[in-house]
Amino acid sequence: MNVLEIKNLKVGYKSLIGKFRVLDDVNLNIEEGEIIGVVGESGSGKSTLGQAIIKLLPPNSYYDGGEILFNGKNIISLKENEMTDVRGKGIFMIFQNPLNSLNPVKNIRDQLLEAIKVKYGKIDEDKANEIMLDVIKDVRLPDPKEIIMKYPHQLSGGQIQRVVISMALILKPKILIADEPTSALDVTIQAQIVKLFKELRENEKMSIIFITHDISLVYAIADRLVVMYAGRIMEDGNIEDTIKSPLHPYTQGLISSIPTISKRNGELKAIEGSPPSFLILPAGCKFNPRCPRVMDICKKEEPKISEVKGRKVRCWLYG
Ligand SMILES: Nc1ncnc2c1ncn2[C@@H]1O[C@H](COP(=O)(O)OP(=O)(O)OP(=O)(O)O)[C@@H](O)[C@H]1O
Repeated sequence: MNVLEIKNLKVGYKSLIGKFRVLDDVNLNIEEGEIIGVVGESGSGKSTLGQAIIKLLPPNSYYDGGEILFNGKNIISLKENEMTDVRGKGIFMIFQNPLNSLNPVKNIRDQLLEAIKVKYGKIDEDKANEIMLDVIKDVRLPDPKEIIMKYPHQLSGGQIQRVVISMALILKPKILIADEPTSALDVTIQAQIVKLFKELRENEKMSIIFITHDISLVYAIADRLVVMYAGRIMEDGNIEDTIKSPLHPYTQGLISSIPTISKRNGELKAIEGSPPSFLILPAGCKFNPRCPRVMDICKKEEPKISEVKGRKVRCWLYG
């Protein structure tokens, strides 16, 4: 069963030099209990996609078309007061900059209490304290009783990240959007967070959209890999097949540029060039100027998504 259906989503930004569209023709369905890894180089539109889903885009952004269906309702046309019912228990986002998720003038205890009230309504204090200390321990924050009395500015980046993750553990949303949720964490704690996310999927049937640069991390957690480039989905398929035999030349490039122990003396190939500016996107396939397998048609016409062996790919090699 799909918990989220994104149809032909388009999102842009207004800047001093004009408007530019970032997300284009984004189609994505997410099933209950499914973990999706969204990868792509910096600037490919991953955070914009996450923020569009929870309707917390920056003020200079605009929806330019499409639908985001959650519980049968189009998020794009919901009013702000209707969105407050969706955010939290329905959809929760761990932002790339987790300070954005916390209130600077309230201590951690008060903020976790708010999340507990959103989830459980009225609740007695002992029970609330118990839930709070449990989640703080789950994310391996040291000295839970002391840490909850602190204010966000008194915590390190990694500690703030874990406080926000503990909010997600309290709220147990239907959909968790996690934008680089473990980037400031040590690998051992990263592994613990990945374990917690997997448990939430098992126990709560939570769906997770895991946004990251780190394909190895996605491989450890996701069922499906979604590859973005220049605001488009280039490939979308089950993680095992996509990592082992990527279809799109861009995905192939991303995967062969991952350093691994086995590649110590082997080839580590960077993708030549850099992603295009959204102000001057190339004609045709947006990856064509960097593509090792570019053909004439790639420079003229943008490919649509094709289905190949149950996977999706936007490339003329399969068109
Ligand atoms: N508030 C904004 N105003 C104007 N342009 C923006 C804004 N936020 C993002 N952009 C632009 O939108 C494009 C996509 O950015 P986005 O942050 O979604 O990419 P990303 O894939 O998440 O990148 P990263 O991996 O670096 O976080 C980039 O070109 C970025 O500069």
